[in-house]
Amino acid sequence: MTDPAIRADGLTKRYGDEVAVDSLDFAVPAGSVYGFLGPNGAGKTTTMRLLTSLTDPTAGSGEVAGVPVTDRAALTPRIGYLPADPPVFDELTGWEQLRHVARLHGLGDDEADARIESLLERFDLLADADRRIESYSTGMTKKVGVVAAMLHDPDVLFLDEPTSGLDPRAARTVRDTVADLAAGDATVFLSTHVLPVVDELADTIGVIDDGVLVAEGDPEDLKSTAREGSAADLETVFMEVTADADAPLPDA
Ligand SMILES: Nc1ncnc2c1ncn2[C@@H]1O[C@H](COP(=O)(O)OP(=O)(O)OP(=O)(O)O)[C@@H](O)[C@H]1O
Repeated sequence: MTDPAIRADGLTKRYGDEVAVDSLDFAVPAGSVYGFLGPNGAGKTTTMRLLTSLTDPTAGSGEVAGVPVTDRAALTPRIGYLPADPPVFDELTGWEQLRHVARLHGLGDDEADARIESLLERFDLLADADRRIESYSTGMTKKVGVVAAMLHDPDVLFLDEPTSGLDPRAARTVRDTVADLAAGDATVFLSTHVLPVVDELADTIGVIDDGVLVAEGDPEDLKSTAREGSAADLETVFMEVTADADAPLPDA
């Protein structure tokens, strides 16, 4: 059996007395899509920051593409990360921003230009590539972030809300791109509140609540564990597994 592309072993992050991520254990096979769900403040972003070496674990360990998550220098070339608000330089054009990202990854200019052109075309941004990002809409800036995350053809891609702010056509392109990547060898860790996106794309879904992984399984299996059985949708599963133990379930 091949090693998982992402592995968390007791991965924990505390901020003072607050436990943001509490002893997470999971493994994501290479070439699959892992949908990561959870209520606001559940620990999704912190988990992605741990797995992308942007913050160190307080306890436990993680490995991505066979590299310990504490080895930032070795990990960076192997991963791409789209944060919820992609970091961009407003004064650069879209093309310049992506050239800058490509150079950080050590791509040669010719190779970078070919990749940038093809990805911008896919995301329908080529005609605006020479405009400054300060003049872009939210969705256009998001597209730059999406392209930047996949520019160096990473083994593992972490996407935080990749379709938010995108029009339906662009959102479709992102979903198709994620499916294409996973149909190759890439692994995608996808965090979103848009449940139909996860339902469509994820091979496995993990639900985090209050820092704890409260449910995990393939979408159909998770639905069949809901109280109403296999007729349940993902929203019902989400409501059930993240319900406060003391609070009544909605419509219960
Ligand atoms: N730098 C920080 N310092 C202190 N507490 C933090 C820090 N970052 C996150 N937290 C806390 O950790 C918990 C998890 O936050 P996180 O941002 O990971 O949640 P999330 O699931 O991504 O939420 P959302 O869906 O709202 O984006 C929250 O209680 C948050 O307040």
